[in-house]
Amino acid sequence: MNDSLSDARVIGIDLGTSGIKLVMLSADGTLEAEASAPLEVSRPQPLWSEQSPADWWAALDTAMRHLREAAGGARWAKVRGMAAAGQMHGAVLLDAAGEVLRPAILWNDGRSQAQCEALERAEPATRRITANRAMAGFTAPKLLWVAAHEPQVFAKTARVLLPKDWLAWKLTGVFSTEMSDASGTLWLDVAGRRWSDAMLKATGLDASHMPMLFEGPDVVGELSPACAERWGLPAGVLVAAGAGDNAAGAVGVGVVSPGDGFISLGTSGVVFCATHEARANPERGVHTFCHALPGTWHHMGVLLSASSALSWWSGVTGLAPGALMDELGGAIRSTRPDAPFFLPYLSGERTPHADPSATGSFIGLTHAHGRADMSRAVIEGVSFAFADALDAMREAGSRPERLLAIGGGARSDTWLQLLADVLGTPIDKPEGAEVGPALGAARLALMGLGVSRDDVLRRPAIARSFIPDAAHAAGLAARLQRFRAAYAPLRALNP
Ligand SMILES: Nc1ncnc2c1ncn2[C@@H]1O[C@H](COP(=O)(O)OP(=O)(O)O)[C@@H](O)[C@H]1O
Ligand SMILES: O=C(CO)[C@@H](O)[C@H](O)COP(=O)(O)O
Repeated sequence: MNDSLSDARVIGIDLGTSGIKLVMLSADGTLEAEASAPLEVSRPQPLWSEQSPADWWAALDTAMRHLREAAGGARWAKVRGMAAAGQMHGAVLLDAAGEVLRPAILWNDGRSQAQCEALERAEPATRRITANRAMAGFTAPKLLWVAAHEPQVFAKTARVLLPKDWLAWKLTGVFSTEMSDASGTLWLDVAGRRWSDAMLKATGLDASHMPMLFEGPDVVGELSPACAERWGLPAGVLVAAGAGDNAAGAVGVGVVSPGDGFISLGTSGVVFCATHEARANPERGVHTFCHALPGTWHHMGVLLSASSALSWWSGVTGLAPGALMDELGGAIRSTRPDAPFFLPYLSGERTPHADPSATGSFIGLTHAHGRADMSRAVIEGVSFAFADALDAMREAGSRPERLLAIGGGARSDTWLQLLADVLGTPIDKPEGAEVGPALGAARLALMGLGVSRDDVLRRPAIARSFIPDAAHAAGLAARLQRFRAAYAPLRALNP
């Protein structure tokens, strides 16, 4: 590392769904400060999920002030770089003057199923070009929905940005994105790592609506003087392109070589495996996306409600997620034959069902069951949904031998052991499990400053490993078959 870099600091931003998280790293990758600010999701109509970009900016502003306090003046003065990770797929529509035209439509918004079908009809090569099937959370169908239902907004749309790229534009004045997040738009030729004119045309757009494409560590611009002054940062801070939150989470825990994998227990649930090529399995809803580093790709299975199912149950019961898990304790492993089931499709599902209208259900309740049985069902149901997602990924050729666990749900050792038993895969809980994507963004910023990839991409220290327990796994495998059988008949009851 050259001398001028050795005392530099970088800031990593993670624009999550439930909040914005920031970290500061030293040039040797040490985590020196953290800060966060919460965010709310608005669900004004069934299937809708929206946030206001102005709220993201206000949360970033609050969190930057907290990070400055946590870091201290001497370190703050040495900030040389930053980068953002963020919730993927969201559509931020801007007019020609750069004004936001409507609330951002988020990754877990299910309104555009009809437009997914229309998109694949309009461009029959969609799955070949994009390596993915059209799913309602992705960006392109959202634009078709806007064209059909808000034509005046569509007509004024001059640019479409992804959530973290809107923040980057506010930070630098540059319209940019990078390969990992762009993969979730359905406008990217994922194998070729370039915009697809055919996919843009099928959505009524062209290349002028798209930001410039970068690789994750590339520098896209400098922090604007106005932002530097507002937060008391030095002039000339370089802003790197960053990554979608999952690719960034992978960089944060060093999951970059083919076969490396992680499981993310955030609002959404993700099983992620790095690959050396864009090998697709779109039929079962496997996401085949570019990774944040040039020449690499990854597979993902995505659950729309993972820890958010626990948060929902926490709201219903009035007990915090941690308290619910404590109440369960060891009971999570004693599978009663009459234990109820839970289908966790509270906001539809992507992998493997690709069904935004799927709903959640408790099944098999009797007078014998109480809160703890239902909490257990929620956690088990989300874990079974992870098993379905991993199965679809294995079909696509991704068979991770171990999984690192990240995201808010990874706070619970009880849940991680259950997941190891259900998936039949050892799970490693890294130190600092909760800062994955922000840490990954900060690492990309370090690479943007010129720190070598090998110096940056270290694997984390493991706080604890969870090894599958064969005796428990056998009972769970039988329950998983019954869980799988429940989706189709219950789906038939929905309008
Ligand atoms: N002790 C705990 N055990 C299990 N899950 C928890 C615990 N504390 C918080 N959570 C879950 O963590 C989730 C937030 O995770 P996070 O990774 O921050 O989400 P996101 O990045 O999507 O905003 C919440 O949905 C909550 O249910
Ligand atoms: O839609 C996806 C990935 O395809 C989600 O993973 C979002 O990127 C949201 O992430 P979190 O807010 O749960 O971290």
